[in-house]
Amino acid sequence: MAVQISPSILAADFARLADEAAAVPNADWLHVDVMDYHFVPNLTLGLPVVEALRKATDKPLDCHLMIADPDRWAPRYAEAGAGSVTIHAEAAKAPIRTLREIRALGARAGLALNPATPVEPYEDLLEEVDMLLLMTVEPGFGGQKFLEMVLPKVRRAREMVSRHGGRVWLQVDGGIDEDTIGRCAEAGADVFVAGSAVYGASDPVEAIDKLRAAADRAIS
Ligand SMILES: O=C(CO)[C@@H](O)[C@H](O)COP(=O)(O)O
Ligand SMILES: [Fe+2]
Repeated sequence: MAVQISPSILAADFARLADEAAAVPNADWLHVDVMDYHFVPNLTLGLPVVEALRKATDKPLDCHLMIADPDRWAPRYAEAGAGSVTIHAEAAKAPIRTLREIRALGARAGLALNPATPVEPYEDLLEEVDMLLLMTVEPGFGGQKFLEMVLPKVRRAREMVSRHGGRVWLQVDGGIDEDTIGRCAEAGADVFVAGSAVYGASDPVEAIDKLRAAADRAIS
């Protein structure tokens, strides 16, 4: 599958979100990090902001829910118009039901794993998901250093996904820049979240082009 870039608005100016969304016309998605002070020690934004963003941009929203009760809230993000809703395996108590609800509401269903969570126990859930998100930092904050230790897991996840027909997208999130994106692409990731590397750059459009080119180079 072609490389996809999903800039994280966590690194954008929250007072100017509509402008920040418009600043990345060459992005495939807009990554929206929802944090609730419980699952992670940070608080960002929730449903009202996602609803407002939905009206402010045509870019599909890739909502990454770092919240304690995704079973309750994930379907609401799909109803709010998110194109993709990702729940954390560590937080969901009924992941199969929740993933099915997300899909039934017309969104892509994602399952996220923290760096220390093994991927193998989730092989049986692959039928229920459209995207696996492997965190390459501990969730909660932007601007952290990429965890190299996750790369072997990305490789194992790619093998798993291939065994199941290759339909499931493999996303990496955290510390993705022009250097680390190539290693992730080579290991098998195909959807790349980048916050600081895009919104911290003086030219976000150029930054996305460079990230995409680096990923393409690594797999060509
Ligand atoms: O989910 C998260 C953090 O928990 C990410 O989406 C970050 O927003 C990525 O930021 P960078 O590491 O690219 O700065
Ligand atoms: Fe994220």
